[in-house]
Amino acid sequence: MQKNKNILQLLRKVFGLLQKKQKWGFVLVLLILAVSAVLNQFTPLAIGQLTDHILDQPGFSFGSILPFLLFILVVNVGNQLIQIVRRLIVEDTATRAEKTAREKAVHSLLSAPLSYFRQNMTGNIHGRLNRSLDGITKLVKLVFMDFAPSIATSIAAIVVIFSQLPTIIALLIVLVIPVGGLIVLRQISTQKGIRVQLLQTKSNMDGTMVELLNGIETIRVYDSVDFECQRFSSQSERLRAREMKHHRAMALYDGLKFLNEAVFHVLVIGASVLLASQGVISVGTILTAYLCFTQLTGPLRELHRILDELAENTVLANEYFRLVEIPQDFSYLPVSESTQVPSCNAIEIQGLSFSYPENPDRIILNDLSLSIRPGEFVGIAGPSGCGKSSLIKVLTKLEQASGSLTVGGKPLSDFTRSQLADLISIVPQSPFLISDTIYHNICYGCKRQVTLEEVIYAARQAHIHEDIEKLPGGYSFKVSEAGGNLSGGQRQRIAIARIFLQNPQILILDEATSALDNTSEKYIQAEIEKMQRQNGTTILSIAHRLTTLQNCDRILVFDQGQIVRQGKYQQLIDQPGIFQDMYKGILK
Ligand SMILES: Nc1ncnc2c1ncn2[C@@H]1O[C@H](COP(=O)(O)OP(=O)(O)OP(=O)(O)O)[C@@H](O)[C@H]1O
Repeated sequence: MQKNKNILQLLRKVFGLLQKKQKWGFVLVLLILAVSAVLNQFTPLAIGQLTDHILDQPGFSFGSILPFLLFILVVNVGNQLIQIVRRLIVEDTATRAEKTAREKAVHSLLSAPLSYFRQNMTGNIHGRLNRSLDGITKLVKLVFMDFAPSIATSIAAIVVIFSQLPTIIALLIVLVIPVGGLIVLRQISTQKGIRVQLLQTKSNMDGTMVELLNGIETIRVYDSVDFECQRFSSQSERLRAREMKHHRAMALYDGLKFLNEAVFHVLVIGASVLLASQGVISVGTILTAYLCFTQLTGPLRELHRILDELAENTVLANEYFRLVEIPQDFSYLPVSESTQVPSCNAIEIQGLSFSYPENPDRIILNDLSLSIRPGEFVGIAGPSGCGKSSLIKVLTKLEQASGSLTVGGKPLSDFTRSQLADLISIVPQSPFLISDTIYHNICYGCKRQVTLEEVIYAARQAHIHEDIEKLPGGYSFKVSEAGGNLSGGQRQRIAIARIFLQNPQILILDEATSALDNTSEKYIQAEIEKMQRQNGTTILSIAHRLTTLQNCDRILVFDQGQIVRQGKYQQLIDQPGIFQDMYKGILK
């Protein structure tokens, strides 16, 4: 009962992916089906009539059967034309449903909490998404294109069977349905678990595959191709063994279904011949009974296949809705306060504590308090793993911390994602480049229209213009995935060029110049300081290369999630402590 309810709920959700026009299309398809199902039944009736009333007539001429043959031809051609129209409607519905489903899934994934991506491998998510989308499309097609016609044709066949044949033969014919149904139900229930396992194993392999492709250079340098192939091969073997187990079971059930049909086939022929020999039915009725049986077993076989595929695609569709129903990240939840963005860019932090949701016992930021003036240039230093990047994640609302954090007097929790994007720009440790032109990479995230001149100006400020000019196509040069055809320093400078275009009120630099040579770093540093002076930009800069922080108004020294010291660059170097140790290279 619960199972049926779940399937109905699932089908309702799939139906929800269709637009109004497609729902009407569904009604049209049902009408077409009803017509088609009736037309399908004319052939056995016509053949029975032909045998009993035409062939028996004295002085039979071939001309007298021509109208019958023409009728059968018209009925069959008409039926095929109807099928083509139905197919086009169904394909249109399925492709539209897939488009809607894909868009919803992409939106859901891009708004999911970051912890979801730490718990699920990229390839795994991608593999599951693609397979489950296939499942949704197939489910739509099965329900629209296959399921209803088979049901309609089976019902029409049953009506004809009971109206045209003696009850005993009719009952014998339709008994093939419940027996076959029981076999299919057993097949579905025993195979569900293994289907879920197969899906998981395939997704895990997708995850491993993408992980390997991302590490291709390391794999080559470490010469670990054989090792990785072996690792992959054992996963593949487990998958193969599971698939074979599934196929063996499926073959067994197919055999049982075939046996069921074969037994009833023989029973129907035997019983009708017996009745004809006793004069209860005519010879033509034997033929009609035989054709009615095949008329029923055709769609019935289809129904068995459909029910099985329905079960398989239900597993995929459930997976799809799990992806679509991932709760939104906290930062997309509606904000409670006014939508006004403050004009001031001061940052106030009081009693801020933070742990990653996967590991709540490990405190990363510990009761942090801090005031940053508007337009202040603050450096952040500290040993690796002390929580510098985590603080930036909290500030950019990527992670949620307890305590108070306000920007321009307004709590961070009251900022929408869009407002924050207008306010804060970040150059992260590993810049995100899209596989598009240099021009589009520099414009990335900019909501206003940007001219090529502006992009060139920003690129000059980021000391990358000359490099771009040397690339084939210049600003039209196509960046490959993750910026694979650019150097680390070029990738960083493209990300830096973005901030000059965006001119943010708050700028966060997380190891933004770590891959740059000294000349480029100094040049960019000067441009950033110019921007700060002109626009009053508040800047937070994390750097391991301490000289990067030389011109900061203040440097905060972090250790184990707390600020242990703060001051100017020279002051901190002169004082014994973490900063001095880092300066001397004692501490990393
Ligand atoms: N998702 C996570 N779950 C649990 N702990 C995490 C997670 N991500 C990072 N950490 C831990 O949080 C701590 C702080 O990490 P963070 O990246 O903020 O350090 P950092 O000071 O920026 O280091 P680095 O200078 O090396 O970049 C580290 O010890 C790290 O192991």
